Amino acid sequence: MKQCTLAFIGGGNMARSLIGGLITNGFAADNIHVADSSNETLQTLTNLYPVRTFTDNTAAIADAEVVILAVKPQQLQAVTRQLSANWSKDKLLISIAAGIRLDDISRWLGQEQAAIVRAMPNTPSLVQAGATALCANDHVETEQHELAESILRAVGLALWVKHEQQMDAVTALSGSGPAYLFLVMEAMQTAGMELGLPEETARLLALETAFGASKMALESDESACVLRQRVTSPGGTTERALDEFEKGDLRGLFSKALTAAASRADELATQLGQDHE
Ligand SMILES: NC(=O)C1=CN([C@@H]2O[C@H](COP(=O)(O)OP(=O)(O)OC[C@H]3O[C@@H](n4cnc5c(N)ncnc54)[C@H](OP(=O)(O)O)[C@@H]3O)[C@@H](O)[C@H]2O)C=CC1
Ligand SMILES: O=C(O)[C@@H]1CCC=N1
Repeated sequence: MKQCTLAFIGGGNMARSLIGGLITNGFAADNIHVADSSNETLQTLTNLYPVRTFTDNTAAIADAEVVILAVKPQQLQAVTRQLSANWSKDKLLISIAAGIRLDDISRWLGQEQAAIVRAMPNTPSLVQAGATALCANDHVETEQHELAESILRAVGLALWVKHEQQMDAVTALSGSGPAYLFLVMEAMQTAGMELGLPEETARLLALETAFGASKMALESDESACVLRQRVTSPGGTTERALDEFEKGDLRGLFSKALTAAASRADELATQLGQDHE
């Protein structure tokens, strides 16, 4: 993949997933700078990958072409303001923070012309099975578009959304999505154990079923609905289970859950988009 110097500000959960996926895909660890306020976090990272670590955010971005802000939304304003003094307009900034808007980041950076991309990845990036949506401001050049996309494509699916507003829906669907599916796996494992299966048997069957269904849906020309119907023999076992899901309004629950997540992203943007110096 195309190499560049890439600086992560924040070396927590999501940065770790992206870094692991990038290195496995041939990105040179030496070209990855990671800054974090916690020495322990940096140590954990260097135990896993030979990246270059920094406790000074400014030093980490000095010769970086791309800077990925991977701190919590609550820390984004302070971190961006801190970087503003040493920002040069040839750099590309990628924020992966939930909610926080392009215009707010640009204002905190103090540079109206700064090239900024918002990306919403997810943790399966660690195993090259991530799903990321991106959107850019008007100052991102074609080459920078390609660079941002190539970084995220190295760890899975990467696609662009037209309107920044859609990033809240993306966050609710695929950003947070792995957690919903892990919950489903946990619930299936527990239910299997309640029916008498040993823990490890229930765990393996639940996980492999989730993996197999996902792989099959991705590789098939048929919709998930048709694939579901093929498992569901009339008068059989699946039908009984699906009836219970419909009675419990599983679809309605997903709709409510994703709406709540998207609203939280919007709430974060409103609350944290206020300036504090
Ligand atoms: N986790 C996920 O699945 C996803 C997360 N995101 C987004 O990614 C971002 C990071 O999330 P996540 O990785 O889960 O969070 P983490 O808390 O795991 O990582 C953030 C890291 O940044 C460090 N940090 C805090 N302040 C600073 C600072 N001033 N300078 C440098 N480093 C600092 C934190 O250290 P300390 O802990 O000591 O404060 C922590 O190690 C968030 O904005 C989130 O919205 C996006 C998609 C998916
Ligand atoms: O829970 C969160 O806020 C972050 C954003 C998407 C996934 N994790």
